[in-house]
Amino acid sequence: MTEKVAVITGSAGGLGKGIAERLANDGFDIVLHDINQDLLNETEKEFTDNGFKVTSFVGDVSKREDQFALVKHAVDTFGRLDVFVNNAGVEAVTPLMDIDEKELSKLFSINAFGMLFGTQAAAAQFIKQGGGGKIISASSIAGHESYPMLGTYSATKHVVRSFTQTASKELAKYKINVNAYAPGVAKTKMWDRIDAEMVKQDPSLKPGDAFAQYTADISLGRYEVPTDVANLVSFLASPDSDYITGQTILVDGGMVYR
Ligand SMILES: NC(=O)C1=CN([C@@H]2O[C@H](COP(=O)(O)OP(=O)(O)OC[C@H]3O[C@@H](n4cnc5c(N)ncnc54)[C@H](O)[C@@H]3O)[C@@H](O)[C@H]2O)C=CC1
Ligand SMILES: CC(=O)C(C)=O
Repeated sequence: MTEKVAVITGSAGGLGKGIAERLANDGFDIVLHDINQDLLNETEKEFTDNGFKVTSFVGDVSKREDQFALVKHAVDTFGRLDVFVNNAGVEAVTPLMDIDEKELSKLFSINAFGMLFGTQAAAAQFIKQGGGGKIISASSIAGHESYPMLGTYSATKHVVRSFTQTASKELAKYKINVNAYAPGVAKTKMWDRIDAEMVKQDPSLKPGDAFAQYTADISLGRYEVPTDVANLVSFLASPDSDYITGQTILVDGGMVYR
């Protein structure tokens, strides 16, 4: 294939890193991105050692100018952009009655505004190039169904699903596909933090209990790993998904049925 270029936000670790590895193995030149510079440097070195064509960029998805600078870095380095993955996200575990302005502002800035700004930056480049492109964003099972203690987080992941639909309708005329992935419960640093916070909030729980409760009823009988998510993103980044747009696809082993 002619060389294609993929940007993955929040890809120094967790699901984003798994997605970046898969797209690198699919043949994409990779632009790693994260707010955590040290982890990003380690991951870039790992990719280079593995023989992948890679560059990295430090930025904050909640800052619109950072997202446009990220796309500029991709184009300055590799000459074009084909796929933009809005993966970066953060969580909060808070009873509904305690949710405050600080939490709302932080989570909406990163998970919702960040996804919109990334979509705008990628779409502007795709329109300039004139050949279409793929925008793929991280929603969640919590973007289809809201959970106790995860109220703000769930709301932001519903926003991702909403902007995915709007963007897909507005950008279809430029041959830009806009879709989202909705993972279930994956054992990343995010779930380590969620479990620790749920234990703090409920003295009857011990470490690992919240994760065990959330994963107990998964139909396929195991928790999610980054490759489960990366397999779906690889498909959404490929020509095989050219006739799919505006969808937020569950990849949860059988947790939420829509
Ligand atoms: N882990 C899970 O079970 C699930 C995760 N998701 C979503 O998948 C995405 C990835 O999640 P995980 O890998 O589990 O999270 P994680 O916390 O393990 O990794 C997220 C990465 O994003 C980076 N990041 C955080 N804020 C940033 C910002 N403002 N700008 C740039 N980078 C930033 C972090 O430094 C980190 O490297 C998130 O959007 C999350 O909401 C959705 C459903 C389930
Ligand atoms: C982290 C996340 O999206 C859930 C609901 O597991």
